[in-house]
Amino acid sequence: MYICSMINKEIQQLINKGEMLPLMEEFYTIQGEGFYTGKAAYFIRIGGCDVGCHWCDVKESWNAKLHPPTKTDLIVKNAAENANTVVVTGGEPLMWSLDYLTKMLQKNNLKTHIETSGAYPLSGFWNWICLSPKKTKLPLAPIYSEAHELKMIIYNKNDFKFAEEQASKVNENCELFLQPEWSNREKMTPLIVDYVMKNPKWKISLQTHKYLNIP
Ligand SMILES: C[S@@+](CC[C@H](N)C(=O)[O-])C[C@H]1O[C@@H](n2cnc3c(N)ncnc32)[C@H](O)[C@@H]1O
Ligand SMILES: Nc1nc2[nH]cc(C(=O)O)c2c(=O)[nH]1
Ligand code: SF4
Ligand SMILES: [Mg+2]
Repeated sequence: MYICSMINKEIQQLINKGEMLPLMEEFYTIQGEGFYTGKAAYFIRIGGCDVGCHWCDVKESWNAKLHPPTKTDLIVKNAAENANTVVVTGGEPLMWSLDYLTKMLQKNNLKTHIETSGAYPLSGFWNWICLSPKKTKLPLAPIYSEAHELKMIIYNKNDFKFAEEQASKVNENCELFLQPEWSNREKMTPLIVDYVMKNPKWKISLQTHKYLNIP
């Protein structure tokens, strides 16, 4: 029991430093969404999220305790052997300190991209930040000026208004995307098409990996 709690404490300290992370899965695939759609990328999915989107397509990620603490050096090694671009996602990856992970990825000449709700403090060194705000836990203020891409999920008609509110907060160079919520895509996709033609500052983003049947 005593040894166990000593090991747990050490693991917790490594997690606090970002030298270990609760890894859910890692896979090499093609970015299916947003600005970099079509680009090969190595995905690192870190467990843990309490934002609570009822339509979340990775609910298995939510409980961080189900995902084993993994040495960040090992994650970096696997990524560097495979790809030139890494997408860090989750879960909500900003629940964890990502400075060490991204420093090591960039040291290995990998481009670092993140998918985040922005609900936790921004850490890490990023070549691309995709911010996807959620009503249940809004982004913290500092990330709006840092985001390269705003990707709003459209589940119902009210979400267009929320999308515009969030777009008013990002920087003027930020790329703007509307993405249909997957289970409601047949209903919402035509409305998004119409909206984008009327409001051409927006682009449509589809979850193309789901159409391609790839991870
Ligand atoms: C699973 S989340 C993980 C990263 C982070 N928690 C976030 O929400 O940005 C990755 C991306 O998938 C989007 N997403 C999640 N569930 C979706 C669904 N059912 N339909 C469309 N997009 C979805 C999120 O908005 C986010 O842009
Ligand atoms: N191919 C592919 N592209 C993605 N873009 C964002 C994803 C995510 O879950 O964060 C994702 C994903 O899970 N698969
Ligand atoms: S913030 Fe991201 S991971 Fe968390 S519930 Fe929402 S979509 Fe899922
Ligand atoms: Mg996904």
